Amino acid sequence: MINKLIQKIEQTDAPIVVGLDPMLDYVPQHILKKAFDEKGENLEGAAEAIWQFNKGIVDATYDLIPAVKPQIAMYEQFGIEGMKTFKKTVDYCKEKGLVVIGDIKRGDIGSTSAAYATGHLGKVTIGENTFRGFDEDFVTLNPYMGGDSVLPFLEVCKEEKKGVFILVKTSNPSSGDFQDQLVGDTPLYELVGKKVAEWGEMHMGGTYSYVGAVVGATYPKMGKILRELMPKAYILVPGYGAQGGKAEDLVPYFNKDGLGAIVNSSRGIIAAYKLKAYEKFGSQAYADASRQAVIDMREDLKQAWVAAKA
Ligand SMILES: O=C(O)c1cc(=O)[nH]c(=O)n1[C@@H]1O[C@H](COP(=O)(O)O)[C@@H](O)[C@H]1O
Repeated sequence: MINKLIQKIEQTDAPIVVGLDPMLDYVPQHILKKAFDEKGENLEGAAEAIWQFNKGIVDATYDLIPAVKPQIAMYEQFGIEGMKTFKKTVDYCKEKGLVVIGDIKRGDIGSTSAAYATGHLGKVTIGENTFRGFDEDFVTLNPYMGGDSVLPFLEVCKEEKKGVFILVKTSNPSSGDFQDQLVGDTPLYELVGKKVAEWGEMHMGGTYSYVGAVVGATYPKMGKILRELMPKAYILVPGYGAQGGKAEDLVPYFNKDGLGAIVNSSRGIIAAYKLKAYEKFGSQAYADASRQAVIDMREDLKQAWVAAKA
């Protein structure tokens, strides 16, 4: 799957992930009204509204982008109905040829991680048959319970030719509370980065490993260090746009081959029509605003790369 991801990045010339993090506040009135009229103003109606909202965005952007990242909490808040929308979204994006990164941030004792890995990446055996649960292509992992919380995912990835992105240095303001603490002379995030590189060496998909890392766009100095520590890891970079990450800071997250990183934007794309720059689209054409935001993001990343190489 890492090779499919790279191929799609090259085809689209866009190292971009659209984060499908729908909040009801982002869903335009006309979609909300229809969903509530059909299903009621309840969990089912809300789940229907975010499904229709997502579908509009995917239809308007799928030809421009390699991948999407549905964030599971945004669906979980609507209970089982929300989880059905999560699954419908995963399946629909795959039908459209997109690589799907399930943002689940899991990690637990070995046996529990194995069950998560089965549910999100692998298959479960029931009687004589096997079934797939959510079936994303990649998932995000929180490695802070240690190696045995990660390895069950890597086993399933090997079998299924899928991949993971492991949190190394996160984009949020408090990420330094633990991740920047020194262990001896080395910050904890660097130790985790080295471990990701080590696991990655054992799980190569080609030039790049299918064990990737998450490094926030908001910490570019650390991004540069981590790029060097994990040369064969694909880096998923959240924090561009809404969290303040700038394209010019992201060049060092890429390798010299122009590959090695993929930048996520969620609110900046899916709720673009609410931003001043795209307000001319209006809420009826929210998906067109998202399309334009993807085009602008692609150009922004490209300009930053060209300027850095000049
Ligand atoms: O793993 C992630 O995707 C992630 C890691 C991180 O360090 N920071 C971070 O923002 N994220 C996710 O990336 C998305 C960022 O959303 P926006 O800030 O709206 O672009 C959300 O889905 C977050 O959960």
